[in-house]
Amino acid sequence: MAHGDTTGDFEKSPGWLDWYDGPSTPAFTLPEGAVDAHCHVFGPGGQFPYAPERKYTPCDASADQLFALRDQLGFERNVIVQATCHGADNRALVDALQRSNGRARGVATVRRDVTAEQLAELHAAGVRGVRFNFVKRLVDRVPTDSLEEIVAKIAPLGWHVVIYFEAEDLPELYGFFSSIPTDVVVDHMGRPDVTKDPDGPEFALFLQFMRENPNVWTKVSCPERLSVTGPRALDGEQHAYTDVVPFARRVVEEFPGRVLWGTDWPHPNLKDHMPDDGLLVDYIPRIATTPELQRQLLVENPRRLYWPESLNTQGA
Ligand SMILES: O=C(O)c1cc(C(=O)O)oc(=O)c1
Repeated sequence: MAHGDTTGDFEKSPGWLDWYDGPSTPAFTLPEGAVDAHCHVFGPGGQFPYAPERKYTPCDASADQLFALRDQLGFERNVIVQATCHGADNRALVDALQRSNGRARGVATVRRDVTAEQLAELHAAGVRGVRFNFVKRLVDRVPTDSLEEIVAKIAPLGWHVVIYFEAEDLPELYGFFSSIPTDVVVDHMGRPDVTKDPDGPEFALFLQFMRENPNVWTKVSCPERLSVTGPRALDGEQHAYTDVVPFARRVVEEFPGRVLWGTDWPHPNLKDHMPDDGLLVDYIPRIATTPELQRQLLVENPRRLYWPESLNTQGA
């Protein structure tokens, strides 16, 4: 559905697909306290301008719209991840965190010259991690050189590192990623090529990476991005993205205490369709097949990373 061609003074990238208005109410009832652990806010561009170095200009997707989606789908909380279209300008993210009444925490993008004072401000707003993007179409240069410097600054705050990369780049980056001393969260299972065998060497390397590095977690998210044969989460489809299921299910079953799930709303850069987020939620029980796995994936694991203080008090 179109949300207008302009966002503030910005014109959307050609062919941009807007997020899906009016998602269905999921058939799957989320466990109480469920966290959507990967979603974004875009602008609004008129208030929070997109970064000059961005690789795409999205449609606006405001904090209020995100919170409405949260309530409609049945999540209690969000983890909002800084999108590359905002570069290292975290103002839209911080604004959303501050208006969430404690129901959102964040992952920011910072530059190597970030000061302790700036980090303290981000922490007070609810930021608990920094994101590094190694997907070449999204950044001018991969952040290998700045990562170590930034990690030294954020580690004392107890923050973790989120990395986004593609499966074909893991062999080259394996040693570097293994050297990160903090917790590490890999976006979207390191983007496996799901036309390949889930038992084949490419995905085996990712599983080995998680096995050898007990500080590494992953988001078993974005089937809509990884899927090649679908079917798409549209028009009531209850078995969407069947080709991604064996990959995600494998990870959930081997590493039940180190997996997270998120909608990825508003789904930047999708090219051929925009999913109904209610049907995306209905995908969850196909990859986390028992109530216990679902509770770990959706409640316990995100709380351990983003609201650890809530685990110290009984029943919080
Ligand atoms: O694959 C993508 O295009 C994409 C982009 C971004 C971003 O621009 O931050 O975030 C994501 O999680 C996925």
